[in-house]
Amino acid sequence: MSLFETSERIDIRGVEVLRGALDRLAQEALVEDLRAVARVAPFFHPETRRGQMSVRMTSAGAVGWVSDRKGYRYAPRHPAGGDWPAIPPRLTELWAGVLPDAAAPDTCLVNYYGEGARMGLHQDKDEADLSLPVLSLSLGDEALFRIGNVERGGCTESVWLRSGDVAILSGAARLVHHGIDRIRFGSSDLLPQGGRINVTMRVARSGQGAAP
Ligand SMILES: O=C(O)CCC(=O)C(=O)O
Ligand SMILES: [Fe+2]
Repeated sequence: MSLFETSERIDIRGVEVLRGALDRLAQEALVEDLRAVARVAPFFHPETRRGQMSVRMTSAGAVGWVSDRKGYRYAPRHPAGGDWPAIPPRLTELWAGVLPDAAAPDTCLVNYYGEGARMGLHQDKDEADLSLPVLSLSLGDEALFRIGNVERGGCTESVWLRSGDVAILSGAARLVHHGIDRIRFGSSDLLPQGGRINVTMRVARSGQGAAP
């Protein structure tokens, strides 16, 4: 798989976007890998204290992100029971290619955005060591990604993420607020039914990222 077709690196408020990091063949291969993940660990609509999220989610890895009325957390099992499948090797290769110095990820969250789905501004802070990076990959329809600040409020900037783009939240930008305002449903033909898949890999548990 050719990982670095990257034509452009864009920095938005410290978040690095690698435009076109994955070519079409690599994207198609990953969609197949993610279908296999979803066969073992089906997508579910997470509940939050504020109601149901519009995004559907599943995970791969030793732990997966779950949310219900008790709150958010990383859990060793799918909400319907069963272990999460392993992170597909092509995804761990992507991580190692982009972040050669980082410890291997132990979780891979897969978000599916159908028509009208969005994700409100939030910080990724459920991981034990918040100094370790988050790698996010976009597949399918374009999405309007909004990036704010570490503190709540203040100005924000937005960028359209396209299929094959990778975004990295690391360093001073690890804890910036971010979200997806909307997708352009039907803008990509990668997923036959349309929509967008976002994959985020992280090191969730403590000790995983400790220096040797
Ligand atoms: O869909 C995206 O690009 C962002 C996803 C995200 O922020 C998350 O899963 O924490
Ligand atoms: Fe996030």
